[in-house]
Amino acid sequence: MQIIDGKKVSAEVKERVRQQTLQLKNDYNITPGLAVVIVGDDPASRVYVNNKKKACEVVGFKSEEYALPAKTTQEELLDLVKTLNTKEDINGILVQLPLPKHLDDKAVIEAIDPKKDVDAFHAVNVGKIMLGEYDFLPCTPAGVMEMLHSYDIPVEGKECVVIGRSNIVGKPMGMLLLHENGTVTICHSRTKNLAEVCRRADILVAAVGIPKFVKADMVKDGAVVIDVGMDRDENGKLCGDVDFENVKDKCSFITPVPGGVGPMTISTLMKNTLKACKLQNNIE
Ligand SMILES: Nc1nc2c(c(=O)[nH]1)N[C@@H](CN(C=O)c1ccc(C(=O)N[C@@H](CCC(=O)O)C(=O)O)cc1)CN2
Repeated sequence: MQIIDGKKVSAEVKERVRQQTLQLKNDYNITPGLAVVIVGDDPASRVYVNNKKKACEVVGFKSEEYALPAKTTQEELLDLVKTLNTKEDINGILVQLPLPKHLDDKAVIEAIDPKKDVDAFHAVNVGKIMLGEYDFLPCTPAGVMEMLHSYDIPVEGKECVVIGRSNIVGKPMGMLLLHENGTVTICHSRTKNLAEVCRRADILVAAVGIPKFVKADMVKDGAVVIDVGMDRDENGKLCGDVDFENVKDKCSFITPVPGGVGPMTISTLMKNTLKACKLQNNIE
């Protein structure tokens, strides 16, 4: 069994982005800019936003944080997004999810200029992904693919099972595996015989949001297990959707939590922001 080191792969991605950013500055005197919007005081979101700002520093981007109070209205948030759409020094806009319950996240995402939608959540970008003609890929699924590539794990012809059908992870994850010629099954709360379906997987991606949901008897010997979960166990300790200690010895590869998929989400965001900057400036 090999543990996939998301921190290491993420650092490699960020280093490549840093080099290209330097080049962009030298050749065109342009610095990519990312605006991160956070509404309310969810502690996990605060950690992720801080990590995103730190990553911007590492790769040499300009970053702007817009921290709004939990009572922010839909109109105020939409106004901010519209302003950011017009800011020339901002190439990427990211609204940290989840938003407080009174806000309509769909309307907010649709208000972002698709060219600045570095999360690739806008309907235009989702459609492009479906067609395989995209500018940006959603950060978590793209980060998973990057890890598979980095460890030379082939997808073509493999049975790929994704647990979870969210718009952010499950659905696009299935699509990216399909683009690489995997045979994809997406499971959800109504799936019958879930354990049996999971046991067919050569590549099993858990994105269900339930701590330690994937048990050893749901995993085929030699499977690649990717854990997208960001949960808390009974002691409040960060853990994933996979019962890591009991599953790991059955796998050929497994991602840990923390230190697996999470850091990849951030490095893909850096890649997307650089790409947005280049596209907006007509740079190859
Ligand atoms: N607008 C978005 N909102 C959210 C996204 C997203 O891609 N765009 N994804 C998740 C959260 N997320 C990114 O924002 C994210 C989750 C986890 C990590 C991460 O680095 N995790 C670390 C552990 C961090 C900790 O100590 O708590 C790890 O796994 O090692 C980064 C980003 C929901 N919202």
